[in-house]
Amino acid sequence: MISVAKIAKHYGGTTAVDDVSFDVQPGVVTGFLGPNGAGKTTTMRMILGLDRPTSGVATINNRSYADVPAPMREVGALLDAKAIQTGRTARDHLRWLNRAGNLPSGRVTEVLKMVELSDVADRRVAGYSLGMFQRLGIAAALLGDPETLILDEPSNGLDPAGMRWIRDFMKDMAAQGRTVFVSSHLMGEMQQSADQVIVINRGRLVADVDVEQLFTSAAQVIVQSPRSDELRVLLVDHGAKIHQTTSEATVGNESQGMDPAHSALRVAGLGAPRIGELAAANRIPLYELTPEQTDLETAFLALTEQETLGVEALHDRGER
Ligand SMILES: Nc1ncnc2c1ncn2[C@@H]1O[C@H](COP(=O)(O)OP(=O)(O)OP(=O)(O)O)[C@@H](O)[C@H]1O
Repeated sequence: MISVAKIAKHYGGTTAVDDVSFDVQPGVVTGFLGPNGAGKTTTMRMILGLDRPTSGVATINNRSYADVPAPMREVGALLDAKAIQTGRTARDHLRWLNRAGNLPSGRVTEVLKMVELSDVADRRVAGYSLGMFQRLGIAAALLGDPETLILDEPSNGLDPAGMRWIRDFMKDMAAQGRTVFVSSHLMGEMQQSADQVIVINRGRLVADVDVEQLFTSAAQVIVQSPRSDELRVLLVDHGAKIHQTTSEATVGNESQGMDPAHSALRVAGLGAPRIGELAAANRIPLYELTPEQTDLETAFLALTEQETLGVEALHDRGER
């Protein structure tokens, strides 16, 4: 488990990370989401002992990284995949790291196979694509067969096949009971890979949520009834939030004798079955009861009901 407690980092007048606390549990993929410059890399560097916090503490399995006796066996990290000597082959690069970590010699062949680089392992990495660099970085992180993986934007700049490979790889690692902590500025990517998501913006923690719960709590249901005013009162009494009435969903309702301005409700906080039961128990007819599909961004906005969190930047699918 990774624990971050009231951690902060100031660079002169710049506050990169501001009093952030969270835990990252084993067995699940935890996404670390935030727009560019939010403080993700700085937080990861502090966890890895590469930057000293201005205040607060970060630990991995209850020890600070500096106190971990065999770091490569406990923690594997990918920070900057391209920060390697490009004149070397992938195999030589991994052998060198393997020796530095005092790890068993057969491990290099094993990790090359795991990241599917065996066929190109004896080529100089200068000719590698970004995706190959990322895989090599992951191979290096895996050398010590660590319990904890910390990956900074491993999908950045990858094509869809490369992104899928990383996603499957992370899920696999988590299914083996490891702690997987991965940063991204792409909400869509996190939606597909993370079980838990920690959101940071301008150095501050914005949310720490279970992705499934987030979707459940943000799920909305479109409800149409000829007695929508009564239904609205009933649902609000039972804890629903009526986000807005939609006139566009009511096109054509005039012919059914409904007032188009008031007949459709967008209901949050109650599922479709419960809404149906309540309406039936109160003899209110329903003309529509449709659960809406939502994406992570919408769910997140519904949760926070704030729009000043830089989520537009998070939605940017472009490369940094
Ligand atoms: N060594 C440094 N010196 C001064 N400022 C820094 C340093 N490292 C980071 N910062 C600043 O701290 C803030 C957070 O940067 P950080 O790289 O942690 O963000 P990030 O979320 O990882 O963003 P990105 O996705 O762009 O890497 C930024 O304003 C950045 O300019």
